[in-house]
Order: sequence, then structure tokens, then C-alpha cells
Amino acid sequence: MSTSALNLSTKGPAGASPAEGSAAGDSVTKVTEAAVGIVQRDNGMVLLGERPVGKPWEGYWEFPGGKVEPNETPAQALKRELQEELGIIVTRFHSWMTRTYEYEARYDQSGKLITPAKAVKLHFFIVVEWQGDPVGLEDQQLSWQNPEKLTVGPMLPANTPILTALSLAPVYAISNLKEMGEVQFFERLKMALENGLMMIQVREPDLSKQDLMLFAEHVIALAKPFEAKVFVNTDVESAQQLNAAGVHLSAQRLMQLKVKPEGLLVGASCHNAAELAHAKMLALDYVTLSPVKSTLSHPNTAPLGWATFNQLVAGYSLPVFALGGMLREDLDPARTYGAHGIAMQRDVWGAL
Ligand SMILES: Nc1nc2c([nH]c(=O)n2[C@@H]2O[C@H](COP(=O)(O)OP(=O)(O)OP(=O)(O)O)[C@@H](O)[C@H]2O)c(=O)[nH]1
Ligand SMILES: [Mg+2]
Repeated sequence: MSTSALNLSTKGPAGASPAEGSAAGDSVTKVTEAAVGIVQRDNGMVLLGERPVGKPWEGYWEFPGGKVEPNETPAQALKRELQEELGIIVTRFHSWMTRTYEYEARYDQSGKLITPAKAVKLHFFIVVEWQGDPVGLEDQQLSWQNPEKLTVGPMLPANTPILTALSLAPVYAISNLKEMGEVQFFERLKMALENGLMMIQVREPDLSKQDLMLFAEHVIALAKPFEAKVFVNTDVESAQQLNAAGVHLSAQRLMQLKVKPEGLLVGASCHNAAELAHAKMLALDYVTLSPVKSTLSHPNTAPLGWATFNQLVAGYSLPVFALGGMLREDLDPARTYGAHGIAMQRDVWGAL
């Protein structure tokens, strides 16, 4: 059934009392915990399923998964749900983000309650290896989708930021004009783009404002045919003026920001729990967390190490790029410690 045709409203009609009572509809007393699997192929395509008829939000598309049962960890729930719903055995996965979402009650035009208000805490996992071919064992339709160009819908409303997060590639390159010089930098950038680099940050604190704008313009022009995203480490207005995919805020700019700007992606540099909490409150699109290892860029800062990194990002709601002394081979370990990906200023330009 197509739910989009129902003309649903999230509020009861003015003056009408919902047939099943507003107490049942509006009050959220407990939080439902669920484990959700982003089953992802090497080419980035993810598996979506349509919620079956008879379930709340039937007809909406979601990632496979379901409720965490008592005495079960979210990871155990993930494995069980994916076996029950898809018939696959999950063999390798990373815990990714944890987000809470409050669904408002929905009523039809006569005021009858369709789905009650509900709070969910979703534990997302990226599933990278599994046995068997996924089959819709609950009569749900399945579809492999490019998260940036969905051809099915509507998606469950909680999942919009999840799709944005999935549009951020796991390898994030930071410009290094100072050490490489212009000729080598642009040569390596072109090579990297041809080899699949999709996320670039222009970060050149030593350039004048005017030179930074010119440099960023050039990087954006080169990245465009590859649909690679360029984030500029500057103020929001300058990034908007450049028509960059996003802005990357320093920790200082982050802590001064009160509301997330609209119209571009927004990421920020974090180094501690307070900065992570502020980025979460603003619902930014991603953060970097550094320095994980000791790094040439910040020789006097003590590295966090993977254990502290892991503690800081456990249960966090935004995608986190590990930064600081990262090598390309750190991507896998970074993901096992809860990172979305890794950001690099040096190794990425040499190894591609
Ligand atoms: N599986 C799944 N659930 C999601 C997603 N996004 C989201 O808000 N949810 C919410 O998380 C909860 C998970 O529930 P589910 O309906 O899949 O649970 P389940 O498989 O255990 O179903 P059952 O209770 O009918 O046996 C629901 O409240 C659902 O609305 C998503 O992408 N995938
Ligand atoms: Mg389910």
C-alpha cells in the first residue's frame, strides 16, 4: 500500500479528539530500542526493505532490523533480526551511530489514531560481510539502493540524517598545500579523484582569505565532475559563497555556533566530550575527532589513542572521522572502534 497517498497528519485535526484517545496517541512513556543494519555492498549500495502490511508505518521503507529483546545486546539483536527478516548470517559488522527519534502520533482525516507517539533509540550497524542472499522473509519488498539517489520511498522519517551520513565517503582527504606545493598537490588531487576519492577538505590556515577562496574554487571545480564533496575550513558565509558542498568548522567556530546553518553540509573539528556534545546538539552532519595518534600537525598535543576514541564515540549520534596520524590501513581498525571513517592530511596524497 502506498502510505504517501493517505494525506496523513502528525497532529490530530483541530478540535477533534482522536478515536483511540490522545493519551494513547501523544504521550511517550518509554523508549523502544532497536538494532538496525545497513547492509552495504562494496560499491556503496545499501539494502532497504518496505515495512510489511499490518506493521506500524506499513509501506514506508527502512533498513532491516528490529527491537532489541530483554537480555539481548544490540549486536545480538542485529544478527537475530537479519536472520529472521532476510535469512542472512551476518559475519562482519561495525557499530556505527546511535540516534534517538521521537515519532509524533499520526491521525487520519477523521481523527482516528494511525500510529501512536513513540520514542525509539536506534543502534545502527554497518554490515560489511554476510552469508546467503537476502530474501524478504516477512513478505517485505527489498531493494538495493544508492543512498544518495533513492528510487523507493517514502523512508521512515527517522532515517533522513542516516542517508546524509551514508553519503559521506569513509576516506576524507585534507589538503596540504603547504608541504606539497601547488603543482604536486593538484597532480595528486587529480589522481586521487580518478581513483575514487569522494571527500575533500580545503584546510589552509596560512593562506590569505583571498588566496584561500581562489584555491578552494579550483579544488571545487576539479572535484565537480567526480561528484566528490568539498568542505572548506572557513566561515559559513565564505563556504556558501563558494557553493561548496559543505563547511568544516574549527572547534572554536563550532563552540560559537548556536544554530546549524541551512543549505550546506556542516562538519566540525572536535577534540573532547564537550565539543562532541555541542556538535550533537546542533545536529551537524559529521565531526572529526583528533588527534587519535601523534601527528606532525599538532606535535605538542597528547594523542587520544583508540581506547579513548572508542569511549568518546560509543553511543554517539553523528558520523565521526578519526583524525591524527591516520594511514590508509587504519580505516578498518577505525571502523571497529566506532568511526565512520578516517581523515588524513598526508598519507592519503601519497598512497593513492
Ligand atoms: N528496522 C528498522 N526500524 C526502524 C528504522 N527507523 C526507525 O525509526 N525504526 C523504528 O525502530 C523500531 C524497530 O521496529 P521493527 O518494527 O522493525 O521491529 P521488529 O522487526 O522487532 O518487529 P515486530 O515488533 O513487529 O516483531 C520501530 O519503531 C521502527 O519504526 C529502520 O530504518 N529500520
Ligand atoms: Mg523489523
